[in-house]
Amino acid sequence: MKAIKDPFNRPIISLRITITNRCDENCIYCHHDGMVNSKDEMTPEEIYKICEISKDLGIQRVRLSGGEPLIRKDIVEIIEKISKLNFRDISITTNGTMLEKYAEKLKDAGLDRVNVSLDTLNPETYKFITKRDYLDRVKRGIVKAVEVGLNPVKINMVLMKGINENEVKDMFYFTKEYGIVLQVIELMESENCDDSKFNAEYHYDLTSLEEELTKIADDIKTREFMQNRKKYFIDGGEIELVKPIENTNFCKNCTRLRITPDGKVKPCLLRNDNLVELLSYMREGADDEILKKQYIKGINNREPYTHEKED
Ligand SMILES: Nc1nc2c(ncn2[C@@H]2O[C@H](COP(=O)(O)OP(=O)(O)OP(=O)(O)O)[C@@H](O)[C@H]2O)c(=O)[nH]1
Ligand code: SF4
Ligand code: SF4
Repeated sequence: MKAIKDPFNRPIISLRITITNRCDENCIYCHHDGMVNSKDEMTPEEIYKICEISKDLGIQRVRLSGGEPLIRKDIVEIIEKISKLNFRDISITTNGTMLEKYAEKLKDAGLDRVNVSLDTLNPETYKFITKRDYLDRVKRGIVKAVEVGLNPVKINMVLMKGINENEVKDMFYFTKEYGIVLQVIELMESENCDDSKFNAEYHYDLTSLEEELTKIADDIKTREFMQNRKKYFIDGGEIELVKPIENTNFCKNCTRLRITPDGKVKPCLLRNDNLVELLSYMREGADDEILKKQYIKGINNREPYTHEKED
């Protein structure tokens, strides 16, 4: 089926499901992906059902995230089930602490690729950011993911003023060595946690980095259906900038819908005031038609978080 468009003419082609809020790290900037806390997680069957409906409604790509998705003991079973639906792409965003153990099993189960959150290669800075001493484990996990053929492997690096803003070069060399894509991410505020003080202290504007990369890149591409993000190809390596702040093109080209860990359709990462119930309907025995109506209600609630400014 052709992708459904939201009221702002954005086709909805990708789905991100937060399968848990639990995590084994405690990062200083964590907003648990914009979620309120929930202990009620969906079963593999329920996740499958949501994916089945999504496929019927034109979704092509599915990503599982958290919290930390690999903390779920049934993560391999979940991937096995979803992979039966033949999406174009199934991916996971993980902190990597358990990746060494799971990479091969996940690949065999049908996982295509993985994004690993890693902001620094400095052990002390890593401890400061995550409150854990897992850097070596994470690095081993990343190498393992490359070895078993998850492709591409990406590193998500959130830049923070006074913490790691000078480490992009080091991280780039590390990623280049292993054929990994480096995604450099601007620190974002979220609506449901009061982190404005934190943001004021640590927010680092990526504009100067963007200018520098534009000067030195051998080639630059734009990801049209992925928030118009820019990709910079440098000396055989690849850097992508995730720069949502004061960037109206970012939201204008957002094609991603989300599902919360308690099974609600979430139209935008940064909002919690327009969620639509899905799982509760499913648990009450609603048929596919009703579930699809709920899903489409979620799509219809979508609006760009950052609008273009009017003159
Ligand atoms: N504002 C905003 N930021 C997002 C969105 N999706 C991802 N991000 C940011 O991008 C980071 C990386 O997200 P991932 O889910 O790992 O992957 P991705 O980069 O979005 O997706 P791929 O490039 O397809 O792998 C997140 O931690 C967010 O900071 C979104 O829909 N809106
Ligand atoms: S690894 Fe992710 S979910 Fe876990 S604390 Fe850090 S940012 Fe939050
Ligand atoms: S902030 Fe909302 S609308 Fe903007 S890119 Fe993120 S999810 Fe999409």
